[in-house]
Amino acid sequence: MSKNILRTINLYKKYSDDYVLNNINISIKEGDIYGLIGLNGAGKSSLIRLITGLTAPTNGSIELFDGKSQNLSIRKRMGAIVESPALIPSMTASENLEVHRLVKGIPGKESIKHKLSLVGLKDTKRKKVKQFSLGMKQRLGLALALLGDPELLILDEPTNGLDPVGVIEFRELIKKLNRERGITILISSHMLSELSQLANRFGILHKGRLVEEISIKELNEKCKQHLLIKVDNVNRAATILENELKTNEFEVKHDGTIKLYALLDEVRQVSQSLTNNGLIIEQMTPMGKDLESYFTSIVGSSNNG
Ligand SMILES: Nc1ncnc2c1ncn2[C@@H]1O[C@H](COP(=O)(O)OP(=O)(O)OP(=O)(O)O)[C@@H](O)[C@H]1O
Repeated sequence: MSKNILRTINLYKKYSDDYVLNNINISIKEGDIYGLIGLNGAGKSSLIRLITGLTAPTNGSIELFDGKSQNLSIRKRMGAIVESPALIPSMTASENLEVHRLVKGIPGKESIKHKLSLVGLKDTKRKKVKQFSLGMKQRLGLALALLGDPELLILDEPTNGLDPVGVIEFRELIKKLNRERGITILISSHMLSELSQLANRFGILHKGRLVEEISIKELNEKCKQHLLIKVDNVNRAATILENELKTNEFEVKHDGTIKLYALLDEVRQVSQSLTNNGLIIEQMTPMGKDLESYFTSIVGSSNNG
């Protein structure tokens, strides 16, 4: 079992009289790309600010790197882009990195070239940051966050404002950092569909509460199009699906229902075969959603909570 890189325990944050985070318990495992999803105002940035130590929790605690310590040295093992990265427009990419390195007291000037190359900015040479596109600025922000060789990288809505190509490039870069350098990543967004192409686990926040923590496998399972079938004899139905309808693309669930992933356009044929064989159909419902509708249904159903 992989170790926890980050765990929040009964975390609360209150501003004035309002709780913006309510009893948040999330866990991020080593090697995860963890997607934090929520509508505007859900509390994503507030949670990230607590994790990065920019603000303190009203209640609860945060465990980092499988330990309870929250001192400064442990936070050196994380890098973050929270809000827009603080870039100096009149300087080049490598000058920006050098200033940041000195301010943070990170040793090793030679690592700057390497970080620029890692984020695909090594050819920008004398070009000043004020001439950079938004995508290039985000890459430079990433290089800043990577300077201390973090084990955990935290990115708050990093693709905001990027064009579609920029979003894809940024996503590929994040995947590469995770895959090749083993960096664990926490990334927030208000779009589940966007993060679903990147993250392996998700925390869905709504109105300051964690409404669901789910893996990509579970998510795909929930969203996969299928026909939910309930009959009076499930074993017989399975035999009919195999022998008469010639499909084995179905699962018999513990609750006695069948999830049929094939023949979705042949509902009438399926029901006829089952009834012709004397079965009573109690339910036959098309199920499955695209990710964004799933997200809407989750946050919609907790709207009154
Ligand atoms: N410093 C603060 N003082 C008072 N209220 C705050 C403060 N920071 C955040 N909030 C409130 O906390 C709630 C959650 O905001 P937060 O920025 O964490 O959400 P978010 O999910 O990151 O949204 P967005 O995607 O719009 O940034 C909002 O109602 C916001 O007004």
